[in-house]
Amino acid sequence: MVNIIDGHNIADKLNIETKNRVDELKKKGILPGIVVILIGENPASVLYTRMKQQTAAKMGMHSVLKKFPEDVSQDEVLAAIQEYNEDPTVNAILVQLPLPKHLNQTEIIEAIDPKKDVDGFNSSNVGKLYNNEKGNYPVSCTSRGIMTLLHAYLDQLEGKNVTIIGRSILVSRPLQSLLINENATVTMVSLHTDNIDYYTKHADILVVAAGKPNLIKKEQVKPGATVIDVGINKINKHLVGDVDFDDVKEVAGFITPVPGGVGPMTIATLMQQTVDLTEWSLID
Ligand SMILES: Nc1nc2c(c(=O)[nH]1)N[C@@H](CN(C=O)c1ccc(C(=O)N[C@@H](CCC(=O)O)C(=O)O)cc1)CN2
Repeated sequence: MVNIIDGHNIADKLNIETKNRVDELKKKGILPGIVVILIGENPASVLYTRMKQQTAAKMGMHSVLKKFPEDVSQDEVLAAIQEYNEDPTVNAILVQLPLPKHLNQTEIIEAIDPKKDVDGFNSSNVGKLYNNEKGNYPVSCTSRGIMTLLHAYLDQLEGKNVTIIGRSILVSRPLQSLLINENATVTMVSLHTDNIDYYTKHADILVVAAGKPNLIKKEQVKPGATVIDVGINKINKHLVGDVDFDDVKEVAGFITPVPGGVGPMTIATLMQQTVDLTEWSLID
């Protein structure tokens, strides 16, 4: 009997904890602040930034949406980031991805003060995660959100065979580090991998972040495995993941739906990490 991993439920619980932390900070006269930078009008990015604004408002945080037109220059974006780096009312800065093609994503991410880099994409924070450094630093919100889901449903990750399909800096690579740091055995594969089924069938935990709708079928999954679907694909106005949910749920032990699985954890973790950055700024 399959267990559906309920991302909304875990995200709601996390949001309650985060809201309580915001309330405690407010009692001390401290208001966590987040700036989301949106460039252009990509409909998915517009939706996600709106969801971020709404959740931050529910948390009672100070939240700013800074919009730029599609043809904004690199220098204008860098100048805005510099301004927010120096603004004491801002604890967290996020640049919504993907960016228009003419912009240099690496330079923009590197311009964010690592202590305000709420996405954890800045190389200084990526390096700390890679090196399994102890201490306080942000990590990719989706990856940390997946770890929260796994911890909520599984007893332990140590010794588990994990296969991740995908190589992105947003999710797959930071997730690989988070899992290795918890003593899981992680295999990274991609759509270029020969005999990909060999790796998927040996996985106790299969994470699919390939960006290909309904890629994974039940024949490719080990019976009883935990399947985490990171894909969000729009087909005929419907959202589907990278996993054929109805097919794979017949063999999986645990599985995330799309929508309602990993997605809600990204924003709940963003709120959690905004409060983390605010608290860390008081002690560092
Ligand atoms: N700077 C960043 N850019 C992007 C990130 C990121 O973490 N940082 N991740 C994604 C998009 N994303 C957040 O930005 C995001 C994606 C999906 C969801 C979500 O809740 N999805 C719902 C469905 C929503 C819908 O389309 O109706 C779900 O899966 O249930 C939240 C955030 C790329 N860019």
